[in-house]
Amino acid sequence: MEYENKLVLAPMVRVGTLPFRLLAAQYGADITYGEEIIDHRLLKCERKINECLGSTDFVEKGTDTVAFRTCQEEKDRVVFQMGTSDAVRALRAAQMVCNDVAAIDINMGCPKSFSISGGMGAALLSKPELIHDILTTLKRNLDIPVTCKIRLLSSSNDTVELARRIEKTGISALAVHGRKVPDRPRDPAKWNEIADVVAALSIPVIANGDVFEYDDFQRIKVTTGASSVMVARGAIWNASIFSAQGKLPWEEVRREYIRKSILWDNDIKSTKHTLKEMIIHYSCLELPEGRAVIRSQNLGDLALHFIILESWIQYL
Ligand SMILES: Cc1cc2nc3c(=O)[nH]c(=O)nc-3n(C[C@H](O)[C@H](O)[C@H](O)COP(=O)(O)O)c2cc1C
Repeated sequence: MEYENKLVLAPMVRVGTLPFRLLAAQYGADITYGEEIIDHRLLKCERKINECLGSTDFVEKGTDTVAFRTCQEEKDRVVFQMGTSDAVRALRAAQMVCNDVAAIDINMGCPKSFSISGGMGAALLSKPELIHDILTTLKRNLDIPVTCKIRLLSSSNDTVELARRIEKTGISALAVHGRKVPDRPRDPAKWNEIADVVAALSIPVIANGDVFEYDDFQRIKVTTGASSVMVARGAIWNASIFSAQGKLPWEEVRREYIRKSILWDNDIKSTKHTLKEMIIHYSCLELPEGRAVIRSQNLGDLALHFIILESWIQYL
């Protein structure tokens, strides 16, 4: 897979399941990351072909719980993002999925206590030897690209030094979220500090943070010098952000997302979470569309509520 000049859907827990990835790709995303899955969890799964849906599922053994679902259509662009703190375990997990995905990415930016206490996510940023161990082990033993996603360190010099060490492991690209570990999502992303990393490296850098409109793709590229851009919240709110023709009305995107969720039998919790994020941004959970999502117990309920809602709106 090539990493230059790409529009990238960011990894997002609870959001980045198969229907959302296909939605983003339909509107123009070139590369779509799956939600972070912890290596321990994948190792408890078995690979199953789902003849009914036409998908490949990684299902927790002895249960019906699908940890990761993918399909042939996205094979050349889907990135499996893993949470890990151990090279051997990461490799064992990566070997389970490597024939079904385009690349493996290691999450080195998650600041949540669950990740940090397990030595994963942003905890890795202060352990360059472990980073080296994980990335070189994956790189040596896998035939698909290996990448990682980091946050900024406390000084730009420190970030650049770490990025240079990471580049030496031979990975194919580095995604940089332009926020520091203590920063909150409302704090502005520091595009100038991403620029320092881009200037120091030869491998493609994927710039991430505060891209909310199609025009922002060009702005962040010019400011950082990166040729590829990754979007998270801007894509949840309206996945047609990737379209050069401009955003579609969010109701249309929401309808298409519900359709895809049903088609691919998405986890209801993931579908509800994603729809709630869209509704909170554009509307309100107390209005009929919000209440319809909250009340839905399963995908059938959701479909019914929205059919009724939409025919009611047409009637008005
Ligand atoms: C709902 C949600 C879930 C996220 N899950 C992940 C994840 O699984 N792995 C990861 O590396 N980053 C995750 N992130 C961080 C995003 O990938 C991204 O780095 C961050 O939101 C900044 O991009 P933005 O300004 O476009 O939102 C998540 C962000 C959001 C909003």
